[in-house]
Amino acid sequence: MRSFLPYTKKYRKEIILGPIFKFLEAVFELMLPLFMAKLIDNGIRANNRTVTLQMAGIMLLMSFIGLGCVLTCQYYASIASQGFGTELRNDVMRRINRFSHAEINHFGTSTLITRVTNDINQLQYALAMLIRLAIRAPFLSIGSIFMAFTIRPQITWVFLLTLPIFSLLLMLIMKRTVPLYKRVQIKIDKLNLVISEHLSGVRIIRAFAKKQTEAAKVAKTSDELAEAYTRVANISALLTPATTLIMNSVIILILYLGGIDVDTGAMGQGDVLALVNYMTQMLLALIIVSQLVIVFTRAFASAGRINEILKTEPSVVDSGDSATASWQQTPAIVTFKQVDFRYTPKSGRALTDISFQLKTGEFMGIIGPTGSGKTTLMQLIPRFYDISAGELLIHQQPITNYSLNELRRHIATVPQTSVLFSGTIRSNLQWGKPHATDEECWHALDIAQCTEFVKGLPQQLDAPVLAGGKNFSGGQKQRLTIARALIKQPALLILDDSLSALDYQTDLNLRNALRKNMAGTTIIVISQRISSVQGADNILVLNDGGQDGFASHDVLMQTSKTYRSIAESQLNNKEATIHA
Ligand SMILES: Nc1ncnc2c1ncn2[C@@H]1O[C@H](COP(=O)(O)OP(=O)(O)OP(=O)(O)O)[C@@H](O)[C@H]1O
Repeated sequence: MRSFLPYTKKYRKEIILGPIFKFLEAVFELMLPLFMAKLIDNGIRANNRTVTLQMAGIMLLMSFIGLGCVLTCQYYASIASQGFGTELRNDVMRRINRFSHAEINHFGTSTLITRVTNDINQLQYALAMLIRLAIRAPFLSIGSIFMAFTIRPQITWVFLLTLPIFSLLLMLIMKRTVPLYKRVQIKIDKLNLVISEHLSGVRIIRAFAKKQTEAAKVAKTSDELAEAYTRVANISALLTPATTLIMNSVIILILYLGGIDVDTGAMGQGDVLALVNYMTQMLLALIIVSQLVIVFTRAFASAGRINEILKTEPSVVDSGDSATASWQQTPAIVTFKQVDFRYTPKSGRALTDISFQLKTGEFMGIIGPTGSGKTTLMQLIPRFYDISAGELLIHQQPITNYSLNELRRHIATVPQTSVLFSGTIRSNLQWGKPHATDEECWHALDIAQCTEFVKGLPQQLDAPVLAGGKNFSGGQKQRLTIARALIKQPALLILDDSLSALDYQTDLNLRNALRKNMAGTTIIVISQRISSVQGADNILVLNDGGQDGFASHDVLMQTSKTYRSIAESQLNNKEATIHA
């Protein structure tokens, strides 16, 4: 919890003043029964109108001042907790943004979402409760006993006896509920994961007619959460009747003992009512203390989960300002020297002994069977992961000498799965280059073979794009993501199987347009199609994470068994007759 203190720094004033106002309100609340006793005994019973009005006036005034104090405290609590939550959330998001793909894989997207939303909300709520109730509740319980003592010391033992009995009851209930609340948190995480998988894969689920199976999975997880909640709620529900039982019993006892004292003239009737009031205040304050314990237990669990994110160091360390390399063009843009790569220290090698050099301005192809390591290799170049062994040079400098910003400014990657963001075609293109002009947008769309279908849309560049680009076909999405990369005018463009959804003719047109219009750009095309890489200056052939050739098509046909078998299986195919 201490690690969260810096996020409260800006709100010190609110965090100090809030409880002070709440404390004042509690003082007024403690005083009220005293004035009520005077109103009854010295005013109403004595038939003294002046005292009655005076006491009623004082009580009214105190209630209004108390209200003012509550509102002020509430205001400070909102400002501090919301501000704290926002700062923490921003910091957590900054940390997540620094994560490499390895840490994102390790946590998983759904738990990251739960932590950024639900867990931070728990902490926010705990801070608000701390400001509003953490001082007030214990003060009211102890203050009630003290005030009862000032009224009738002989009856204080009832209060002193009730306190441990009630505390024992609370402890028993909390001992059962606190671990259950932790379980609830885990179940919420699981439900989020299942629902997010269900929603993001809704089309596949329907295509495979798995609606019922998946719905049953969601229902089962939901039932588990409901069951965990119900167990905790059932136990917590004991608190109210048990409190009422204790409260009513001790009130009867106070009325009985008070009645005797009233008979003997040792106490007034108003005093008895004041004692009853103090007993109610004490027990209600104790219930609030118990709820606070639950709020803080949940907040502790959330704090642990947030801390896990904040303490995770990204495995790809950004040199940032201490970077020694700036992008200076040399004849060799990318050099791999005996590179090995493992996704985790314990997993096997996804790439083994990869060595090749990509010359600036060249067009390189990467081909290999599925799972051979093509995407893995491509992800090393913008440093989404760090290599495990060997050397990776960019313009003849170790890749780690560049800041991530500098590196990624000059490299554009178009991943296998096309990701578009909700907005318009223009706003998506401007991801590649902020403030790109219409002319630049159309030029990029033209190279990416999008002009025809974008011109066909009523709003053209301002045509809406739904989340995930769901209102475009697979091929259109691929071309739009390529246009977004092109508008950046990158020094190195990597297309990872990004032409797979295009028909052969569009694929060819796109590659020709790229060569014609992006002369200064070095291009890497990863593809399963021989026709997409056949015209490349050099083609890297991968097989099971290893390198099985790096040469031109003609040379590889002679030297690489893997390449030859892929080529022969495809070039016999009629479709493959259209090639570069
Ligand atoms: N995030 C990951 N964590 C662990 N292993 C991974 C991860 N991503 C890929 N792999 C493994 O690395 C190997 C290479 O995968 P990669 O995606 O690079 O293959 P690929 O050649 O691009 O395949 P495809 O043509 O099917 O896209 C596979 O065995 C795969 O299981």
